[in-house]
Amino acid sequence: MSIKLITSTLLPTPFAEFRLHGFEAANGKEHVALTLGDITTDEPVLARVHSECLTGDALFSLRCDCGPQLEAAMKRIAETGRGVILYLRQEGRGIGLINKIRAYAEQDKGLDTVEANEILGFLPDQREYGIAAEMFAQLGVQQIRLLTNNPRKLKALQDAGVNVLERVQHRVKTTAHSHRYLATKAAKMGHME
Ligand SMILES: Nc1nc2c(ncn2[C@@H]2O[C@H](COP(=O)(O)OP(=O)(O)OP(=O)(O)O)[C@@H](O)[C@H]2O)c(=O)[nH]1
Ligand SMILES: [Zn+2]
Repeated sequence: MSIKLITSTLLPTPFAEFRLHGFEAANGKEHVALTLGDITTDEPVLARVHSECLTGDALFSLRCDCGPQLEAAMKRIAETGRGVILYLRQEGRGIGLINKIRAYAEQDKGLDTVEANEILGFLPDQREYGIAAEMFAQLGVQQIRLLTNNPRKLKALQDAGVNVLERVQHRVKTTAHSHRYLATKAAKMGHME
């Protein structure tokens, strides 16, 4: 087992009172899950697998759509009364925070998000989803309806053994700043409408 559920607590938020579950991976990385309602029945669970984005999730960056996507997922799950968000600490599509800042600096000079990763010696997307499958299993989730526009994430989760019954579109508003980023993801990374 490469990840272990360590402890859980309540997490009141403006949207709902979630449960917060802390996981520790074999490599020492800490990840969390937010859950609402009974997610262990065989009824498909509305789920989001969110990748850490400190700038978007916590610092209100308009360069990407991560913060609004996280908030929208929490709201949708609150409205549904049942669901799960895995918050994976795979900052910068897996290259880490400092390297993401380097990649942003390259984008300031005119490169797009894919070219910036490549010039720094990384793949466009270095994330892995094996731990997500283990986290779902340990939370007792049997099958999910996945909130995403990313086909690679959908396939990677299915390949890792997650039973994804349906893909649910998860678009938020584009800003003047995030427009090019989202256009590049659609053109070069296959992101769906
Ligand atoms: N390397 C790099 N990472 C970025 C950049 N902008 C955002 N990220 C990271 O990208 C991740 C979010 O990935 P996205 O491709 O926006 O969305 P996704 O999670 O793959 O797809 P959705 O499920 O549709 O939201 C987070 O880890 C962000 O930190 C960038 O320009 N360069
Ligand atoms: Zn982001």
